[in-house]
Amino acid sequence: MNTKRKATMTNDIVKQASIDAFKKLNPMTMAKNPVMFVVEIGFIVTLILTLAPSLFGPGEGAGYNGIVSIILFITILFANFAEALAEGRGKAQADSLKKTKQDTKAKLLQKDGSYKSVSSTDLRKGDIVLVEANELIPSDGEIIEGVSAIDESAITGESAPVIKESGGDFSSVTGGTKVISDAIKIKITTDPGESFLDRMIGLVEGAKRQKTPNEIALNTLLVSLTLIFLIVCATLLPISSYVDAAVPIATLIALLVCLIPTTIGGLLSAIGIAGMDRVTQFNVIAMSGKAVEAAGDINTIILDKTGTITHGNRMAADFVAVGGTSKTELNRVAMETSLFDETPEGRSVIELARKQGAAEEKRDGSEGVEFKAETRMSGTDFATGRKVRKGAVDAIKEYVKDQGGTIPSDLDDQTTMIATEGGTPLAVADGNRILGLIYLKDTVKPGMRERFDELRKMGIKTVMCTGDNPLTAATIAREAGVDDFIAEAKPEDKIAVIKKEQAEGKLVAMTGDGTNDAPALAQADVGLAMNSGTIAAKEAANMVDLDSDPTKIIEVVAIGKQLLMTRGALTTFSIANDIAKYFAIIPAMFMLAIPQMQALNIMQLDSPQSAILSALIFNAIIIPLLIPLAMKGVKYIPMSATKLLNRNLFIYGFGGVVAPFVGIKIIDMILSVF
Ligand SMILES: Nc1ncnc2c1ncn2[C@@H]1O[C@H](COP(=O)(O)OP(=O)(O)OP(=O)(O)O)[C@@H](O)[C@H]1O
Ligand SMILES: [K+]
Ligand SMILES: [Mg+2]
Repeated sequence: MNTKRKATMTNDIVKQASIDAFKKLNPMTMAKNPVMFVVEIGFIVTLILTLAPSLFGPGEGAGYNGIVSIILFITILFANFAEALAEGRGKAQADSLKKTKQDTKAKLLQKDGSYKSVSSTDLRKGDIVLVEANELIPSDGEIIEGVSAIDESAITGESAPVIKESGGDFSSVTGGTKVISDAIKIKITTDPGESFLDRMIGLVEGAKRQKTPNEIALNTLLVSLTLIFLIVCATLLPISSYVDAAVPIATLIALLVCLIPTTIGGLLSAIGIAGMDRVTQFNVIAMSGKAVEAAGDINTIILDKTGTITHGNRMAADFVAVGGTSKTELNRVAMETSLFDETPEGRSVIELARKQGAAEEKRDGSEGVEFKAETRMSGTDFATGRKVRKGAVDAIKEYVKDQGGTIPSDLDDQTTMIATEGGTPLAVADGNRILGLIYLKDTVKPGMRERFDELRKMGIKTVMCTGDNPLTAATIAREAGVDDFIAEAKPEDKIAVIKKEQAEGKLVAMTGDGTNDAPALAQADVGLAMNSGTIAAKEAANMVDLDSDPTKIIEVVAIGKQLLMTRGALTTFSIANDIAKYFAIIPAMFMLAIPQMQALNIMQLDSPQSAILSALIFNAIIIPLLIPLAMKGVKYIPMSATKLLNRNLFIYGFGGVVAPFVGIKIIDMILSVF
């Protein structure tokens, strides 16, 4: 478990929240929360009745009205405090992030090839800067030249440096992190104020917090309930006058506030904010509350293989010649295919070929053919018209056949050998001849199997989706323990898989790191990008894991479920509570005028007035009592959804009915002493 970004409830946060609770009394702010807004209006009316008790005809005295007014005021403060407290934790995290954000000097590349020192705030998209050892990276960007160890602890809290290099899926760098070895050239990818750090600060500060569809739906329900009870209470006035048991206005307001769902109304936004906050504490940045909620309902998770399930530093480990080709020729051509290949795979091929005696030479007029996820090939076109390629075996076979070439008989056997060991075979072709294979090695990250078992227990299906061949995919899938896999997938295939699941009514999460994963990350309901991945992936996703641990999706799912459960549990509790309060107050209201109502005073409360005040006090203090639960969330135990629902309905529904009877009775006993 990750505790690096754990925010604690410091005195400062509590103090600030207490101040903010008063600031939020502003009716303009309160109006956004209709339930509590009704309480505020009730407070104002009872306050007026305290100053002018007989404004609306005879009623209770100023003293009683004053007490009701004070309790209502405290109720609002409690609700505001809950929200402010949840926001305060985010602000504290944002402050620590802001410390990371500092203006630095940057070496900006000029047209004439020289460098000019500028402030990091002057950098724009497309600028190219040079960053050397011990310098801070001035803004987000993509490495276009060089390899370097980078200290990202300012963002991730992880002290071990990470290797970043041009080409491939490990080329993105974040402003505010530090280069600790070598020099790199970076192409800036964001304009000022839009960097990853800026976005993170905005998110944790709650600046961009929008109500989720679920929250809006629940809010509508709460407003409807409030309206119904408003009508009920308003009609009580003429009815009570008719039976000669006129109910004082302050009592009617107290009844109304007890009946409307103030508990959930007061805690609703705190629950949402706290849910996003818990995700942040796991070093995952969620772009919206909606994404966190969606995570709670996920049925299927799609993961890419390289860099997600495996470490992703695919390195050339061996050359295997086929069809009688000499090892020397294969070495030479393998080298030639990678002369312009800036990916880690390409560079590792050059290194291995050089180690085995091949000479590296770039001939005049030759041109590189960049690796693309669509073609799954890379290579070199020489001025003489000769073309050399390396790539996924099926892609190269296709390429050679198109040119009328034949496939060496031992190619498939050798391919199978590499693939069954979990390696990635790349075929090497010179024109229409296949010369042999490059054995790319990669290893599964530790602990994968246990993590996937956990997902299975939650009822979630895992599917590995890779551009690699089916045999390699099968080996890695078996080793990692995923439920299913799809091999030789192009970017559009990854989207198709997600769309298919979504068409079956399932919610799909996708984790990935590559540019080729970006479209799928955007299509998924929850897209979790690795922080180590490319900018495109991070921009398409709605969550970024700063620790680049794909199995973190498990925590995110658990937090999402917890958020949905907490909201459901507290809504159930709140409404059950209100019903119970109804039975405590109604007899008290009519007791004086209609003695027969005494029979309904099942709770044997002291006096009608103390019954009403006890209910109102209970209604207020239940809010702060439930703040810890709202913030921490209801405990999530992996079990079936129906079982979980029944369990929660029992605890919070039954508990919600019983609690007020006990609470009100205790408060009534305390009040009767005075
Ligand atoms: N530099 C390269 N030159 C030629 N072919 C490559 C290169 N890198 C990868 N390939 C081939 O292309 C295939 C697809 O690679 P890519 O990196 O797109 O896979 P991917 O879909 O991202 O895999 P994963 O989903 O496992 O991360 C690889 O399996 C490999 O066969
Ligand atoms: K209430
Ligand atoms: Mg990939």
